[in-house]
Amino acid sequence: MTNAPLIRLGTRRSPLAMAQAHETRARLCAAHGLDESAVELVPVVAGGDKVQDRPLADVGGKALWTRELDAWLAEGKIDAAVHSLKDVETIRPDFITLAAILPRADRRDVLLGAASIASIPQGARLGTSAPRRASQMKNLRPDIEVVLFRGNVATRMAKLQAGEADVTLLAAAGLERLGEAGVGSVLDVETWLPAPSQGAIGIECRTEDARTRDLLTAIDHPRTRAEVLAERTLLEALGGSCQSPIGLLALADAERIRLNAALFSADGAERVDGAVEVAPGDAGAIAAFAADLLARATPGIAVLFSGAS
Ligand SMILES: NCc1[nH]cc(CCC(=O)O)c1CC(=O)O
Repeated sequence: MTNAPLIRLGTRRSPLAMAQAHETRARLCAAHGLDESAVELVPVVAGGDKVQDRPLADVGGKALWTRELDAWLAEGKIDAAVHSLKDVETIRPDFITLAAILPRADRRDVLLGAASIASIPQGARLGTSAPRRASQMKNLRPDIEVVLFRGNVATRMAKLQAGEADVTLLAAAGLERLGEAGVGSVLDVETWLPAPSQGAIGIECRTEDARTRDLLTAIDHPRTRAEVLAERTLLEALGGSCQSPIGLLALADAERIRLNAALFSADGAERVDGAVEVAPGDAGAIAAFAADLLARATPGIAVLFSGAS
């Protein structure tokens, strides 16, 4: 007779999502002294995976990456769901709790196809579908043309190889998790801001499911949680989403969290920068920082950020 698994972990099916699910399983097994068979991986097809030919911002409807996993959680088909937190909306249903955030991987972006932003040839084509990457590049290099690049990490690398663009940008964390660490040029956070939550894996469960929550609490990483929650609180206070042209970086030590932010207009011509230091959990200070950024926003930026509603 086989034993029922202790916990069923829902995940998307992409190679990156599966790698993140395997990392989660390994951490759960190590924390609780479990055999691999105690943690069952349950792959689910997410809505965003079905659309490959349009920018996600145009597909409409929110929760492109979370809807299916949320439904499976609600129906009890899985006990927990593993996500790239970068792709998860800041406002989540009450029945769901973000029970664990794993230690953050490299949060920086990697440039493929050129050694640095300065050395990209004049008028080159950047393949990306991320408004943050497109607008930040146009801000630094107005001569560069942006072409639509969708699909998973391997697809985008293949499109670059095939010459559909001259350069592309990918998350170092994703490349690392896929065994591709070392390709391209890592962009320093002083010159290039990553996305809110980039490099962080979050595991959600049903709020009422105390047993699963306890299992997950053991693999939570408090410093990553402090940084990621600060970034997500700021994103929410700005009325932004994972499709907003915003670069964000929180760095936490034991007492303080330093936040750097840059907001862009869609064409990259406008930019507002800000930095602040807050105490962990001080949502009021983050809201004040958001209000300051919005007060300084030029028209092309203001139109993209609605502020907290
Ligand atoms: N938008 C897709 C996505 N979501 C999370 C990652 C990478 C892993 C991470 O940031 O945690 C990626 C790929 C990329 O942006 O290159």
